[in-house]
Amino acid sequence: MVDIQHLTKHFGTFTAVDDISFQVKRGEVLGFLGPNGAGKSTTMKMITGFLTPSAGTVLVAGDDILKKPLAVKRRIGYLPEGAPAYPDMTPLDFLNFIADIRGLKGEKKRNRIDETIARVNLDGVLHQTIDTLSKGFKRRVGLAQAILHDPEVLILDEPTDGLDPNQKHEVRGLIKAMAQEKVIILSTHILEEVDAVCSRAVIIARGKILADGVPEALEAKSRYHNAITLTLQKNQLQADTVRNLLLSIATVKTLEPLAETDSVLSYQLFPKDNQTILADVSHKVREQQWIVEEMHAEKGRLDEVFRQITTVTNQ
Ligand SMILES: Nc1ncnc2c1ncn2[C@@H]1O[C@H](COP(=O)(O)OP(=O)(O)OP(=O)(O)O)[C@@H](O)[C@H]1O
Repeated sequence: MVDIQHLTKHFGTFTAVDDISFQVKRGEVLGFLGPNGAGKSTTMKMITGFLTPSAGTVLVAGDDILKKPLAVKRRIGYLPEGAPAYPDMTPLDFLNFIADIRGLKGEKKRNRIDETIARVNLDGVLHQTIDTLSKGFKRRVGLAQAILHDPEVLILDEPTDGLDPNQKHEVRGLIKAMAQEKVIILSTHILEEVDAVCSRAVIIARGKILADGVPEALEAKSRYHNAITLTLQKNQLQADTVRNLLLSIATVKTLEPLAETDSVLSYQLFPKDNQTILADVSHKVREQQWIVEEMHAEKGRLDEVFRQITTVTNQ
């Protein structure tokens, strides 16, 4: 549905987006991750036709944004960074205005406005000017204008930025509810958002794609993938002995103490070659008759992978 090839943007001598290519299918929620200034917004602006690329192509359902801008823009809903809207309009005025621009008329216009208001829960604030709304409601107004014409492709630039945890949860719920029938590309700094809503994550830094995969595959690159946190009751145990016994497990590569106090001994155990070590560690625990307070395996830490990937390029 969305096919990006060799997309590049120069601002003078500075290259903000550097030859990136990727495709997105219907039903996918693609999370665009990257540090500040990575080129996320610039890429989104080129996909939506707000900025002209220096090179490369954007095809949406086979149409080129440069050759058929109106056809492409009809298929796209766009929430720009900060969700700008006209502050002196009410949400209802604003949605009527957007509906007119989108060419909706008569009953269809009324139905789409009603459905959108219900979907993003704007009922309570329809007649209040937008500048008097809370951030959460302003964001909902932004989302409402993006989905008003029921587009097949949604481009959302930091849709949950600046929202409180409840509002974030709500907006993520909305995105998930729309995900099946659309292509959604969203940008975020928030790594938990990727786990919460995205079926795929693209990590971008300095205008280049550094990783592209399902969140689980990215987490698997973490050194915490399949690592185990083990916390034992101290009782009569000696820390040195416990450490040596844990390191004697054939599949355990290294160990990092998390806490060695009068009441607990707690360790992070890292596997050899990313293998699963839970069974071997459990076996050792039973054999030694240790009393376990906590034992769990990790999927991997996206934040660590993100830091690792994005800092390598900064060097
Ligand atoms: N119109 C412009 N003129 C000059 N430089 C620009 C322009 N727009 C963006 N840039 C630069 O391009 C780079 C990428 O910016 P962009 O806004 O795409 O990053 P981003 O990944 O969206 O960052 P953030 O997460 O902070 O929003 C930045 O260094 C920015 O300063």
